[in-house]
Amino acid sequence: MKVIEVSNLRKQYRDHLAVDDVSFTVEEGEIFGVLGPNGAGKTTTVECVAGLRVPDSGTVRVLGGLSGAKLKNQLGVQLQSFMLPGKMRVWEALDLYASFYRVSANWITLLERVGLADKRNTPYGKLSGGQRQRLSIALALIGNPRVAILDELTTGLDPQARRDTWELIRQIREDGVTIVLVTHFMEEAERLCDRLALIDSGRVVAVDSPAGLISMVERQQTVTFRRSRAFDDAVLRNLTEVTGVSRTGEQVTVTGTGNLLLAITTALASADVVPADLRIEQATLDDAFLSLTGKKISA
Ligand SMILES: Nc1ncnc2c1ncn2[C@@H]1O[C@H](COP(=O)(O)OP(=O)(O)OP(=O)(O)O)[C@@H](O)[C@H]1O
Repeated sequence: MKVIEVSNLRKQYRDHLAVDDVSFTVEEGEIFGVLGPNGAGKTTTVECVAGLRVPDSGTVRVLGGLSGAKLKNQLGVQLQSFMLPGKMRVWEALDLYASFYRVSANWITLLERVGLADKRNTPYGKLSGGQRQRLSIALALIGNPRVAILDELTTGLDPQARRDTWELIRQIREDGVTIVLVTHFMEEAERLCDRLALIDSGRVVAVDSPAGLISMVERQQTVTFRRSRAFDDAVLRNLTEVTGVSRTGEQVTVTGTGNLLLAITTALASADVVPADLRIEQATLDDAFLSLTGKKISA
């Protein structure tokens, strides 16, 4: 079942076209990523989906066409600009947000869920970056939504806090919540998302699974290793899978297609060469983005 349907969305700020004909759908139960560089129009797009901005044209249907209070009750939103007064205690924030809903989640359970049970009396200003992000997730979930939109959730977090947040998002999905995740981190999108929309300059350039997007550029692979002893390059060059062989000192770099790694290791074994530090370089989402747009996501 489609829980979000966005068709031909367009939004202009004065003379700047931020979102230009964006269309995608989000299926129930998936983690759907909106990935693109800074300023690509991701936040504007999800703000239109959440009913927080009115698009100039195009349509957004959430859960079959909910709007107003019904939409608010089913859609949890965590925005990039999220901030609370520094003196507000964690429990006060949850209590306040719970009062916005007719039926709300048990916030004590929710606090345990996001790992903040021992911080319930801590003022917001004294929480770490990761704790603030986890609180913002708890607040997005307080109305027991069926869909949660999380915008740049892990920006500014250290690698461990980021991984903890990813785990939390996976658990929330296990509970049946559909998640729309806005990010400009490729690794986050690659590890967490079932499908993604790649957005550049207000336009969707592709929608697919991370593996599907990467496979668009994966035709050429690179294998590197250190050779144990001298050998004739022809051993590798003559393989049908190999398109190029180059050397820097003892380091050998082989490019090619198909089952390149197997072809190389088999040929080297027959030539009695033991490859050390054997590595295969996989294409990344950044490579996919580069081949689709001519630029990199990461600056
Ligand atoms: N309220 C606004 N008024 C004018 N321009 C805006 C406004 N909000 C966003 N923009 C501009 O619209 C473009 C898209 O912004 P948006 O925040 O949607 O992008 P984004 O992909 O979410 O980027 P980021 O990751 O940096 O937040 C940017 O060029 C931004 O400067």
